[in-house]
Amino acid sequence: MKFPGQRKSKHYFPVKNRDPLLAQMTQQPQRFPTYITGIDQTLVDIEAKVGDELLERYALPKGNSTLIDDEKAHALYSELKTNKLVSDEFAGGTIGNTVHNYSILADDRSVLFGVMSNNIEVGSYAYRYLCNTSSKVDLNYLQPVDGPIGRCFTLISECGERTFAISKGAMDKLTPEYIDKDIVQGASALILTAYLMRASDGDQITDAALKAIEYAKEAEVPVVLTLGTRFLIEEDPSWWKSFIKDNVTILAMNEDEGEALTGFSDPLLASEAALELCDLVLTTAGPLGLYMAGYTEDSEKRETSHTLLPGMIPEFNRYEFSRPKLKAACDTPIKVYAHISPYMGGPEKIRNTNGAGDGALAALLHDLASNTFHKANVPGSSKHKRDGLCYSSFSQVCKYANRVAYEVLAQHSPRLSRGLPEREDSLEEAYWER
Ligand SMILES: Nc1ncnc2c1ncn2[C@@H]1O[C@H](COP(=O)(O)OP(=O)(O)OP(=O)(O)O)[C@@H](O)[C@H]1O
Ligand SMILES: Nc1nc2c(ncn2[C@@H]2O[C@H](CO)[C@@H](O)[C@H]2O)c(=O)[nH]1
Repeated sequence: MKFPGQRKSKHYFPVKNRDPLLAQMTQQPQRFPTYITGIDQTLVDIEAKVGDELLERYALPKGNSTLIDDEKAHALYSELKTNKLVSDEFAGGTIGNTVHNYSILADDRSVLFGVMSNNIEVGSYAYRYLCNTSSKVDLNYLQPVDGPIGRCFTLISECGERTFAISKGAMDKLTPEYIDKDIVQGASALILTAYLMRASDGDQITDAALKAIEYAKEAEVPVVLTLGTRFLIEEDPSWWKSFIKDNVTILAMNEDEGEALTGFSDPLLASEAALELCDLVLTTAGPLGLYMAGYTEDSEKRETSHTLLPGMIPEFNRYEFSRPKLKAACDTPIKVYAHISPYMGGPEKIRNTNGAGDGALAALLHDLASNTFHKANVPGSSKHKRDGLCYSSFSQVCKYANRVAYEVLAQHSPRLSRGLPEREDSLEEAYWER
């Protein structure tokens, strides 16, 4: 496990400052392995820049992720290829992206549940998926299926908006028997997407996800849900609210999905409302940056040294130096909020916004898994006297998530090809010498 490390301003990450008592021990305890698990629809993204006219012709609502039948997929693919509109083909899937990015950042293991074609030809989509996935993502638990994996036409409009058209292939064929109970229960977190809840035609991926949730809850493994697209949530916000309340520990969403869920267009108010349903919320808001909302114990709250920010909740970031906790782990829970503007104002040239939110979530998961790792390997640390959900403060996790999102924006693929630089070029030497 590589630790998230030092970021742009001072923080209390005691990477080098081991607990003074434990430091006396020359013999380190045996390393305890840490990993996260995720379930996804195995998908390859086929990216193309298109005009709105094409979206209308194929009846694809702008910004949505729509399932399309084989006939439409064939016509769309032929049209994109004939007109040489396909710019890139990458492994995708919102959870596949997230666990891949986690493994790149942590330089550590994650386990992906999903399907994979039984027969794979060199150059096929299944082949590409495997080639574009980090070797630290454990693919040994994938369910073999007859037929191709899914294709996600990622259609980018002039204005930068992305519209997904999904040709599902066998991506929803995952069955509950392929969810390994021990693996789920031994993980630091289980990561799911709202898309898993829309299986149809007898496909069982929804049941597989529910089974995994049952296992995770039994072992108190945090369940993390990312909302996918506002269209899915808008269909039945009350159903999603009770689903989240019953099952989810950490919720990740963008501001549109937040509005669909809570009715609040303001991302801070949406985060606050979502916090009534779960323990921790990460809300990305495009060029506005990102917000976190969560709980901490009143007696452990830590006041920020940053400027207090105005917003729908005045001075909402006052306790952003606190560490997130499960609400149930607090005697007197208080709500804590944090915000950060895009790292360095955003990259000079945004190559692709696809996956920036997935990247931000991967950073949060890295911090969370670092906490499990630290707790297991340095159990006597004062840090773990009271159970925290993350290793770092709200403020620090925001910085990290924001930095990772920036990296995704500055490259073409939604998946990181390498970790973050150990030292940021933008920071003066003196910062690193402290
Ligand atoms: N135009 C932009 N300028 C600067 N930063 C941006 C911009 N768009 C996104 N970001 C950064 O990327 C983060 C995530 O972006 P966004 O809110 O678009 O995610 P998303 O819609 O969930 O993405 P996806 O679903 O593709 O993963 C933001 O919180 C911000 O830090
Ligand atoms: N699992 C899953 N991912 C999707 C779906 N639609 C779009 N995405 C992914 O969302 C990612 C961006 O967050 C892209 O890389 C897409 O592959 C879907 O229906 N299911």
